[in-house]
Amino acid sequence: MPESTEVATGRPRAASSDRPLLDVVGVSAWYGEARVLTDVSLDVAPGEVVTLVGRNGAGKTTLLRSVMGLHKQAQGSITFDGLEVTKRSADARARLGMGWVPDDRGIYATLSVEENLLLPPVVHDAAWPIERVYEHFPVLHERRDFPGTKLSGGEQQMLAMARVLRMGARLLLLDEPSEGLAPVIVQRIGEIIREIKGQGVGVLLVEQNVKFASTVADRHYLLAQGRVVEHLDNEEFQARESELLTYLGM
Ligand SMILES: Nc1ncnc2c1ncn2[C@@H]1O[C@H](COP(=O)(O)OP(=O)(O)OP(=O)(O)O)[C@@H](O)[C@H]1O
Repeated sequence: MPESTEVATGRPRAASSDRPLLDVVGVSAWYGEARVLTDVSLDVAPGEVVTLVGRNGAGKTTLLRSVMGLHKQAQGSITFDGLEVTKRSADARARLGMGWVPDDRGIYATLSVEENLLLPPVVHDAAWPIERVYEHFPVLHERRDFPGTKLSGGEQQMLAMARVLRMGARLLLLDEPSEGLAPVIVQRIGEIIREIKGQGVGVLLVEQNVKFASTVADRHYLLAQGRVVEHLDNEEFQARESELLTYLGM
């Protein structure tokens, strides 16, 4: 587990990361006149799982969308694998290996599982061959001829994650992957996230489920009113679990 250290800027980051896969510096964002993110900085190393935790409305989804280039009213600097991407479109970021998994999972209902997997283009040479996808997501192999509509919520979540890995994502941006899923399925999603991490893929996930977050993540950023108010390694996060649950109103 990486330990937090202070760098020259005073910004905490993972001790293990020589060069972060994702480096977010001083990001602010607005909806019209309303400022919802203020000077947010964070980083994710390859093979590291980092969560954004916070109350409803804290700005987690907006931050994830800003990182992906989907929220336009934002400023600050976003670097992916050493390349400044701040001015690049979401499509261009996807081609570099940033994988967006929205909370509605974005599955094409009328297409089969396999068609959902194969339809998006391979955008990076880190792309997982379909065989590797099926090895890590056996349920998708079993259901490969099923239409999207026939999948459970958990299967849809797995398909959405598998699809971006097949495209070549080296960083997954996951918006509440555990939302609305039964505990046993959440557990399976957690296992898959750990497998993905083992493949060197970085993961930044928005998560309200503190227990789940503590089983998958290396580090956590606590967001309140659009600012990072705490940066915790997982050990500290687990030690303060009940306090965090109270704070988050759970
Ligand atoms: N389309 C929008 N137009 C105006 N304000 C918005 C819009 N979407 C979100 N907001 C506001 O921006 C703030 C941050 O919202 P955001 O969805 O990023 O928070 P969140 O932490 O992801 O919360 P939740 O878990 O409820 O989605 C909130 O005050 C929200 O009301």
